[in-house]
Amino acid sequence: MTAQQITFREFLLSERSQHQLDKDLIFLLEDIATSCRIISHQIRGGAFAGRLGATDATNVQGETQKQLDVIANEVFVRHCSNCNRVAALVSEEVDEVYWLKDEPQAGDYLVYFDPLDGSSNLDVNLSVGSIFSISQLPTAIDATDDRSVLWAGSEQISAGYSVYGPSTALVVTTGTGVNGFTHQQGTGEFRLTFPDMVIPETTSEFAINASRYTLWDAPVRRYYDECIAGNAGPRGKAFNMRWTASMVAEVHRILTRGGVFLYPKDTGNAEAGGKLRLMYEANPMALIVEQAGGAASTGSDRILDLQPTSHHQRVPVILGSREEVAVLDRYHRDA
Ligand SMILES: O=P(O)(O)OC[C@H]1O[C@](O)(COP(=O)(O)O)[C@@H](O)[C@@H]1O
Ligand SMILES: [Mg+2]
Ligand SMILES: [Mg+2]
Repeated sequence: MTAQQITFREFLLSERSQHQLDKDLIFLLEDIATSCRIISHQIRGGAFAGRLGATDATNVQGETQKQLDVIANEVFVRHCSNCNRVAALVSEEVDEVYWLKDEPQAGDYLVYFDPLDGSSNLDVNLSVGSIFSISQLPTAIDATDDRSVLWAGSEQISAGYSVYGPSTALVVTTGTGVNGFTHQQGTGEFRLTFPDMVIPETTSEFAINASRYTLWDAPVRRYYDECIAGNAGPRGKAFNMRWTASMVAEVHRILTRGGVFLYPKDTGNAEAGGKLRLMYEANPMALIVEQAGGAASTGSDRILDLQPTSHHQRVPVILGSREEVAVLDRYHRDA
């Protein structure tokens, strides 16, 4: 075994000695890794073919839930409830906050998760993932009020995602860089295969759902038009475009080779505030991206500085290589 192939547990223990990682946070992260391992197994299991289709149920966003959305949510709830420092869980799939403690104290954790991201990809056998975020309470809070979980992304002490692609990867930050682990078939361990992930500052690859072009605001249209104008356009370079319809897969590509991802506010989603959810999609990805040297913005504000107003709040998201995020921020300022 090389130094780069240490297990997730060994990695967390070395983080504990180097950066005083709380032992309860280690237990919680291991429980989350177990959740991802189980969900990966269920997605890959032939026995689950036929269980991927839509259920009759709708979630709080008014979207039809996939059976695996429901299953993945149950897996996360069960495992995250193991840690006796977890005060509350906030899931994309559940309307209310799930309180585990009656009197949450300073030092307790709040865990936010999107148990299955990109779930429209399930039926066509493309990459999906899970996203999580952990905040630590600086003070006691009121468990009778769901607004008590509305902490800004800058309060996160850890965030990560698992992508269920050709292999299953787990990418995690505990606030000191970003490290990626690959699930080993057979032993079931996650081993450190992508240490110290860094997003290149410059890129010529962008990701956006271009079918929404007519709905976009002027700054986003300007950016897109200039990218596709290529070498002859004002940017003077040829851009490549990707769209996987799974934020986890987009962010994983950006962490691996750079790029910028946009899901802006447009006239189709403006009333809701955007498409992606702040607490369990935008915030965790923003922390990961910043920890890897990239940037994450709404076009006008740093995502991690946003003060949430509801736990299912949606926001515009622009994240990835710093140079492109800066260009988009400038176009929004100039508009
Ligand atoms: O359907 P669109 O417009 O391509 O949107 C895709 C986006 O929606 C999401 O699938 C939303 O996530 P959920 O599957 O958790 O609802 C993102 O992963 C992705 O970036
Ligand atoms: Mg999602
Ligand atoms: Mg989801």
